[in-house]
Amino acid sequence: TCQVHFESSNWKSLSIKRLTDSRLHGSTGLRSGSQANFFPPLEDAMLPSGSFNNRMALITGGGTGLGRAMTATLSQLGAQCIIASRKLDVLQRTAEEISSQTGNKVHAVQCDVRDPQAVSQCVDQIEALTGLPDVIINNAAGNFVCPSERLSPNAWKTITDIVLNGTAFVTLELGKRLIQNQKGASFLAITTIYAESGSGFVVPSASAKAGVEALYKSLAAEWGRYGHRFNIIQPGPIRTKGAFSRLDPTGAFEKAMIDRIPTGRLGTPAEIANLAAYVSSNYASWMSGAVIRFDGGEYVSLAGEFNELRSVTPDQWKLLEAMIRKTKGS
Ligand SMILES: CCCCCCCCC/C=C/C=C/C(=O)SCCNC(=O)CCNC(=O)[C@H](O)C(C)(C)COP(=O)(O)OP(=O)(O)OC[C@H]1O[C@@H](n2cnc3c(N)ncnc32)[C@H](O)[C@@H]1OP(=O)(O)O
Ligand SMILES: NC(=O)C1=CN([C@@H]2O[C@H](COP(=O)(O)OP(=O)(O)OC[C@H]3O[C@@H](n4cnc5c(N)ncnc54)[C@H](OP(=O)(O)O)[C@@H]3O)[C@@H](O)[C@H]2O)C=CC1
Repeated sequence: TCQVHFESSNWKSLSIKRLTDSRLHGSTGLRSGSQANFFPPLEDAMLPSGSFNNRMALITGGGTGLGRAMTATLSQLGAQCIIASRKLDVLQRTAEEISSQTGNKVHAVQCDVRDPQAVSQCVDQIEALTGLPDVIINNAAGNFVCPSERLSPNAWKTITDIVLNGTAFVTLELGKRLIQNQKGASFLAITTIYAESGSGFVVPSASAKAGVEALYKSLAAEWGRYGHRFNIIQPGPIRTKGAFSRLDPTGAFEKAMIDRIPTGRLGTPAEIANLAAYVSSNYASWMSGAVIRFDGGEYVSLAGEFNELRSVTPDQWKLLEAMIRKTKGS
């Protein structure tokens, strides 16, 4: 494992070899704080089996990472899934693997969500394969860390096109057809905790994810009358090759990141898949317009000005308390 801490990092010593580590394919972080023992991740599907029988689910970016985990859980719970993204070979491999494990058909449909015409053709294909879906999970995204002064116009456009325009194209195309067919549906968007706070070094992603949240909250208000629910999950860090290879390519930031998570570990794909399944299920039929932060406590840990006091020892507290109590007046 990498011993490098960012504060003391000698950049020359960072080895990109780490990117090929098998850790990238595992579900939990190797490093974790001792408190992580209190918060073991459960990997089994949480909902009763058959919860998604006779239901069709579209998951964009369902061939890899978190989208793949969500597809596996929905399929296990009885859904017929359609996964859509650019790389048909990746989608087909995932679809076959999941179908053979669950016995439920997973369809692979090629689609670049940046292209509204491709999205419309993708929805034509879906209608022909399964009919319009009951569950839509907008999970596809693009991202990389980059100082904003180094971003080209096309870099900005690429990320905002995938994340904001892509989500809008998929949502509007399906929404219009569902409305025409008088069919209800659950829409879920996967954003991130920094959609709320903003974040340097991922500015196109932060801007686009904030836009996705505005889109989903707005449609929750407008399209309830058509039987449509809209919800948002903001994940904290969950190791996937797609995210970690673009956001922490050397692994130098991982320890600091885990240290600031109160539950002492990364999330796992299976955990977010369970939450996404619940939000998309009929058990959550009264949930709409919700923004669910799912991050082991990282957001509040980053936000509180005094949270660094966690490192003060009991002896140091005795000293501090004595000093504070001794103070008289202002
Ligand atoms: C501090 C430690 C953090 C550790 C992790 C913590 C995680 C917690 C929060 C996480 C949030 C995660 C959010 C996510 O969204 S993760 C999802 C990541 N997955 C992906 O990005 C998958 C898809 N990505 C891609 O396909 C590519 O990466 C892409 C670049 C987004 C798109 O590919 P493509 O269309 O082929 O585009 P290109 O032609 O390659 O590039 C387009 C323009 O962008 C410029 N560019 C590309 N890469 C970079 C870079 N690294 N830096 C600067 N600019 C870049 C490229 O040069 C093009 O511009 P042009 O040259 O002007 O034409
Ligand atoms: N992992 C994490 O820690 C976190 C992830 N997230 C979010 O979770 C979601 C999943 O990310 P994760 O699984 O980690 O990363 P991945 O890179 O594995 O997933 C991104 C998916 O998006 C698809 N995609 C990218 N561009 C397009 C496009 N133009 N059209 C269609 N599909 C596209 C990719 O497939 P293909 O290349 O075949 O097109 C890929 O399957 C994203 O929304 C991300 O922002 C949020 C916070 C934390």
